[in-house]
Amino acid sequence: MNQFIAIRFLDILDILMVAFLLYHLYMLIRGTVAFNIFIGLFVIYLFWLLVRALNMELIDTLMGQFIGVGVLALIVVFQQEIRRFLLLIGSNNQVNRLLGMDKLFSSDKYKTPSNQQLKMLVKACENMARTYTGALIVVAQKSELREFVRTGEKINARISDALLETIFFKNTPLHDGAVIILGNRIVAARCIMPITDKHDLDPTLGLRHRAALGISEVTDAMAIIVSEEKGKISVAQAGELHLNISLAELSKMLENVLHPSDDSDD
Ligand SMILES: Nc1ncnc2c1ncn2[C@@H]1O[C@H](COP(=O)(O)OP(=O)(O)OP(=O)(O)O)[C@@H](O)[C@H]1O
Repeated sequence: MNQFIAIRFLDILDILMVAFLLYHLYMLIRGTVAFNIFIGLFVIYLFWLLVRALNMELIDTLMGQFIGVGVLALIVVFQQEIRRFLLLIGSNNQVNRLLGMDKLFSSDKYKTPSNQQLKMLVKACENMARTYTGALIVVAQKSELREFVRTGEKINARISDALLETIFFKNTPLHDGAVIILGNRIVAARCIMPITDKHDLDPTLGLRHRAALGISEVTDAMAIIVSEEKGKISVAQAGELHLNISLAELSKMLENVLHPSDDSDD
């Protein structure tokens, strides 16, 4: 009896780790089709346990074949979610600092934007919101978003409010799609972002918001949306949408991801 109830410290750690994993898995897939797929698979698994318990051999053998390749099937079906989960761990600042990876892999190619450039970025958003000019600005962090830069037009210019407003000015060839900012440079415009598959979003939110949320789910980038319809600013980060934020909030969020320097060089 004593043997049965003996709980070691490692068992508690084990349970806590499983709870942590399940919680993050739930946070990643809630509101997406993956959640429904997960429920579907869970029901099939329960059904399989039932037919095994009842010794229904034929159906047990058939389902056993299916369950046998279950792990491979799970990797294929949840490819996006597994990618997002690994990204969550890999781009975690604390984990990177702990392993010293931030120093090993940090690229010196792109300089930190200056305080003044950050202000220009906020000012461009303010002006575009005021004039109901739609915009999608994706601010890269660790992931340099190369595969997405490739989908657009390379620019590689210093961040400036005038340039951002010109790019998103209605009917210009570059206004469609997203601008990507890397360090202190506007690296590309007219880039195509992945669309989120979340289906519990406000139905009034269109493709611009869905593309912003999509890129924030598959990378560590922060996406700023200026709504053409409402003239409001929103931000997508780590798979969460922060709607209708103030300029002060935008500034603070940008400061957190860009860590601007005081010098005003390019
Ligand atoms: N996959 C994509 N990647 C980048 N930009 C996109 C993508 N799909 C659509 N867009 C941009 O979103 C615009 C369409 O926005 P839509 O009106 O559907 O969005 P919305 O979220 O309702 O925003 P708004 O409030 O500005 O209307 C397109 O003109 C294009 O510039």
